[in-house]
Amino acid sequence: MPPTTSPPPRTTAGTPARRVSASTSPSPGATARTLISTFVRWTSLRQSPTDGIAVRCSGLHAGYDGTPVLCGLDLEIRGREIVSVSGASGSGKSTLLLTLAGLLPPTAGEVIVEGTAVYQLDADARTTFRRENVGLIFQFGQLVAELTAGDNVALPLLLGGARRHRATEQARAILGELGLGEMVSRYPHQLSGGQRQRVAVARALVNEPLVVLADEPTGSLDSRTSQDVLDLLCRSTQQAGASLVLVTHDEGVARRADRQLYLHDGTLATESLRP
Ligand SMILES: Nc1ncnc2c1ncn2[C@@H]1O[C@H](COP(=O)(O)OP(=O)(O)OP(=O)(O)O)[C@@H](O)[C@H]1O
Repeated sequence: MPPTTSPPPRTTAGTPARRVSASTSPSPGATARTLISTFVRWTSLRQSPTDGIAVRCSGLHAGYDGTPVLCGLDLEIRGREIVSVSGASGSGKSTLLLTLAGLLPPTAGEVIVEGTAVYQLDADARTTFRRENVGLIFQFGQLVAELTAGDNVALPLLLGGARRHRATEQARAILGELGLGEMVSRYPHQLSGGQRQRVAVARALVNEPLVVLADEPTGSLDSRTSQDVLDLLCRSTQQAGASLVLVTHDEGVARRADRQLYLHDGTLATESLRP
């Protein structure tokens, strides 16, 4: 029987693992350094589910208004694995990410994230599940223009019910960890494209997701900045113990993945494995 509410992550024994709740009260006088080390310690303790598969779909069909895009797609992503998805424009790469994110219900098949059948959850539970377990990054960052970098990163925590000062501290901590400590009070228009994408990485990771889904995360950047952002994304995602799905047109970006997949005719084929 699939769960009907958002479950905590599972340990290898199948028992609920401890989740660091965003709304936990901070210890008095906790510094950013303490928060970072707590984050690193906790993520190093996180364990993958029983079979080591973070995301699984089989026979997935999805599309728009009766027009099919994904046609019986099968996919398994292991815990901490980096997978790239390439394919011609219009082949359905973004559609796949939306479906994996719980934002586009499939017409057939199911998406299982860390043992949870995402589309068996009702809409509210699915939103909560996504907020707690999935990090999303888009090509142009999609930061909220009216909020500072710090507040953009704090936003997922606040939406999850965290207290304001706790969310602010956590946002500052992760921005500091990603080398963006001085950007905390800047608005998106005061940041470079690369800095905006780094803030988007911080925002995707602040809730300690199990899976990060990135749609052309470096597509709007020059090659040097793209490399830097990609390094940060891959390194920080792996340090956080999350899997990463990278949609990209760029061969160089795809080569950073452990496994390169190619979307064609609504299904996926393995292009190559990293040697
Ligand atoms: N909201 C929508 N409503 C109807 N059709 C859509 C919608 N979004 C995408 N499509 C169509 O679905 C197909 C797959 O689109 P999708 O954006 O997933 O492709 P993609 O591989 O990500 O393309 P690109 O590389 O150009 O970003 C396309 O034919 C597109 O026109």
